[in-house]
Amino acid sequence: MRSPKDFFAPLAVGAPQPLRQIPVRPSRMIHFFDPGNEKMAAKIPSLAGKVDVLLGNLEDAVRADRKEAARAGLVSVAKATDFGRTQLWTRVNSLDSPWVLDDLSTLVTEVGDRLDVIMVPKVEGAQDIHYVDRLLAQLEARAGLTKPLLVHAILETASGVANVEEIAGASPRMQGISLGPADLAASRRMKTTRVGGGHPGYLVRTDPVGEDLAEGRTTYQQDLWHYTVARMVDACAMHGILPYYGPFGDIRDVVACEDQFRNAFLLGCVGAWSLHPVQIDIAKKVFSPAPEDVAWSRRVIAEMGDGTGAVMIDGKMQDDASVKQCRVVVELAEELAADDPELAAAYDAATKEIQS
Ligand SMILES: CC(C)(COP(=O)(O)OP(=O)(O)OC[C@H]1O[C@@H](n2cnc3c(N)ncnc32)[C@H](O)[C@@H]1OP(=O)(O)O)[C@@H](O)C(=O)NCCC(=O)NCCSC(=O)C[C@H](O)C(=O)O
Ligand SMILES: [Mg+2]
Repeated sequence: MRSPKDFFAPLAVGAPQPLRQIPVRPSRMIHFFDPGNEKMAAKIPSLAGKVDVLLGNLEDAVRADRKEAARAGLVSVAKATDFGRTQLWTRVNSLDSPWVLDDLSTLVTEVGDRLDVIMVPKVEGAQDIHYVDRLLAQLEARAGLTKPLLVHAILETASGVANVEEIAGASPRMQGISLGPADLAASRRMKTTRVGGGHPGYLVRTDPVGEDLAEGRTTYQQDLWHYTVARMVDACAMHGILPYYGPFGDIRDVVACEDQFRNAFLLGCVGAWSLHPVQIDIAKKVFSPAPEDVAWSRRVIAEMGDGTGAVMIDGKMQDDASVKQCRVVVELAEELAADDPELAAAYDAATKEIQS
């Protein structure tokens, strides 16, 4: 572990100065595309400016014999596209794979100035982040980059979960962490076969009502990911970085996707992955605070004055702790609205309505 005194020192001569705070930019949906798939790549110019993050995926879901094509495709897309307000991220191959060294050296050298964040899969502990951190510093120095690349870890191994706090704090490059439920399920030897989402067999049942143990007992499906998401959120909050839910693989089931995303939002996540265009608007809706919640939060903040003491609003007690929650909602809403006039208008309309 680096001494706290050296934590913000560049790790290579000529590398850019590490950031002291993660830039606040909307990242409600991290939209995955395979840059070697011509049909998908052709859609990128029309998505740029409309989604918060476009991520050129080089890892799982890209066939082994298409890895080089995906990497080259991402270089072309990065050079040719005007991304506007949209961030460009990539997910490189895992650190034990034969491709990752070329992924990092090619991307940083050729399009390092276009990339914002590098997502690293299957992170097991701080040592994986330290390796990427030093290598990126060397590559940035050689490429003459002036802005440091940020790193995002996927939480998808049992050791990664056990070490999540040290991963979150491993480097000033750490931008955030996403849950990778499919690899995590395999790593934990869970008996699911899905990419995220729930499972009908993971449930609780009400007590028996009579002699017949099968009769009249309601079951409630439980969230398989609650523990991991909550732990990831705490680790990220502790280190001032951002937590995300990952993929929801049942593309057709837009209803359950919205539920899974909302659980993550309510627990503290700022976004989720979209794997298909149909999931983009779901993430945008879920990870933007609802206008009525923003209006209510503004009202609580206004009525609480300096934020101390206790007041009753519509029969509900408000105090220092509830006003802090309201500030979280309003700050996020205002950050998002600054980039989105439609959202800003919806927030203002709801605020006027609650005031009338
Ligand atoms: C899931 C898909 C394979 C589905 O693709 P397809 O069968 O082509 O779907 P559609 O026919 O409905 O597509 C309609 C059109 O939209 C384009 N399309 C599809 N997906 C995307 C996309 N992501 N971005 C841009 N455009 C997209 C299609 O080309 C069609 O175009 P057209 O014919 O011109 O109308 C596919 O969506 C897909 O591959 N998605 C990404 C999958 C992915 O990235 N997976 C990896 C992330 S999840 C993961 O890794 C697990 C995680 O790590 C963990 O461990 O949990
Ligand atoms: Mg994975």
